[in-house]
Amino acid sequence: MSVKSTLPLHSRAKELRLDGFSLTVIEGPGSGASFRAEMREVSVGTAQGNDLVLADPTVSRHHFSLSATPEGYLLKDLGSSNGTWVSGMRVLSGYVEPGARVRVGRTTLLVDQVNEDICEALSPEDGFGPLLGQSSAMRRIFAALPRVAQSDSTVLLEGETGTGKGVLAAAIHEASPRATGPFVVLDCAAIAPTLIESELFGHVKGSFTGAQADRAGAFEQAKGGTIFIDEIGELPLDMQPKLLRALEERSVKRVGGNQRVKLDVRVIAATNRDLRTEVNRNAFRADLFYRLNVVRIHVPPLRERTGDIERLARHFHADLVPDNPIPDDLLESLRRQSWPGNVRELRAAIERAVLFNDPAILALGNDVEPAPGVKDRDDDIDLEVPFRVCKQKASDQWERRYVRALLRATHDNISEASRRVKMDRSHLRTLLRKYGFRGADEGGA
Ligand SMILES: Nc1ncnc2c1ncn2[C@@H]1O[C@H](COP(=O)(O)OP(=O)(O)OP(=O)(O)O)[C@@H](O)[C@H]1O
Repeated sequence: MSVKSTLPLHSRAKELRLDGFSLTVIEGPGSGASFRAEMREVSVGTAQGNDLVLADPTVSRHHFSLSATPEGYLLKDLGSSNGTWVSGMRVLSGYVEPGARVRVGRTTLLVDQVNEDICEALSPEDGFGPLLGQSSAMRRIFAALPRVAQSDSTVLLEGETGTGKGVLAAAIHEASPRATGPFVVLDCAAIAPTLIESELFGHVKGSFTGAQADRAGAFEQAKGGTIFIDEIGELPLDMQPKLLRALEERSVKRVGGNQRVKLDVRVIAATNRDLRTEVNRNAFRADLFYRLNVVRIHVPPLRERTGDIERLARHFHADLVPDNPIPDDLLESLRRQSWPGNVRELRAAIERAVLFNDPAILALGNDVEPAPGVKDRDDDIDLEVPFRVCKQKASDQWERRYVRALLRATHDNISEASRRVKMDRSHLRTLLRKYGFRGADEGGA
């Protein structure tokens, strides 16, 4: 797949063009039906909300999705019951070529490239409110946000933990006509299932033990503003029809109350799961999913937009050390990590690097001093263990982190590593063995 050249705007592209594709049913019920993708992602299944709806009862409600990406056509099984098959292999997630035949249930579909490109606008900005990013993945989201913010549509944010869904929700609210109204956050994962109803909709005095006074729930508190329902995938099944009703009627009833109160509230929900998969396994109601899935924004993990690391790192570092730019070595070391905890983890790592001079993060040779007023950590000192043992343990831990940072900084090139820190090569080898590291490349010594 090619990403076609785009018009430069201040030296950056203003749109992303991806190879268009079509899906044609070549075997099974509905044979001959064809669907041409107009957006990046197409979902296929038997449920009505899919882009391509199949009539085959052996196909799952949300069976698979196919997306045009700069790397190729990405096929993802959405937790179907009998799998998505290409060339006799079951595929959970993988790239397929034009001409690929995808088998789902008793249906076979042909993936074909079409002449019309899929065109996506990219924002010329590398941020939206507090949300930063210069990757095309983020600028594509930024391009859509002004319109999303101006509308009152329900938004569903999807993405791994720490990708910035909370910041994004707040940014949408801030840019919306509701900005002067409240922004109320309710995290379904942080509330005991028995209390969720009262937290969402409020309660009247005496409706349950502990309900000592009438209390407004998050919906009522968000009146005139936005409610952000985080981790919506954790919402217990028995609560889902109640939330659906609140969304449809824009009204709530307090626990123990008998009146429904009409409310003007905008809803933004977030999840780190694919709710389509949850619908397939009956853990999430399909009707609620469709009601939430009006505007869907997928925030990609940081490892899929490594181009954002530098922008974010400079920002977080400048927050902590406004007078010094981030050291190049630190940046280099940050760029090479995979960040399973995404932006949250990146920020925490920079804080640790700056505050504690952590050599696992700080690449060698930078001279960031601990911030003034910051106390050294002593929570790893065990006074029950003899001094000598404790010191040896700490020294080993530090040595291991040092070697790890050195290997990262030199891309496992042992010759370069030993030159760089003026360590004898045989000693470095001893340390590699001691800590179980493998120097992949000797480099030109
Ligand atoms: N694009 C971004 N620009 C600036 N800061 C960001 C960005 N993305 C995330 N952050 C920062 O990373 C941290 C985590 O972000 P946030 O809480 O919004 O993630 P999340 O996706 O909602 O995580 P979770 O699913 O665990 O709730 C926040 O401190 C936020 O400031």
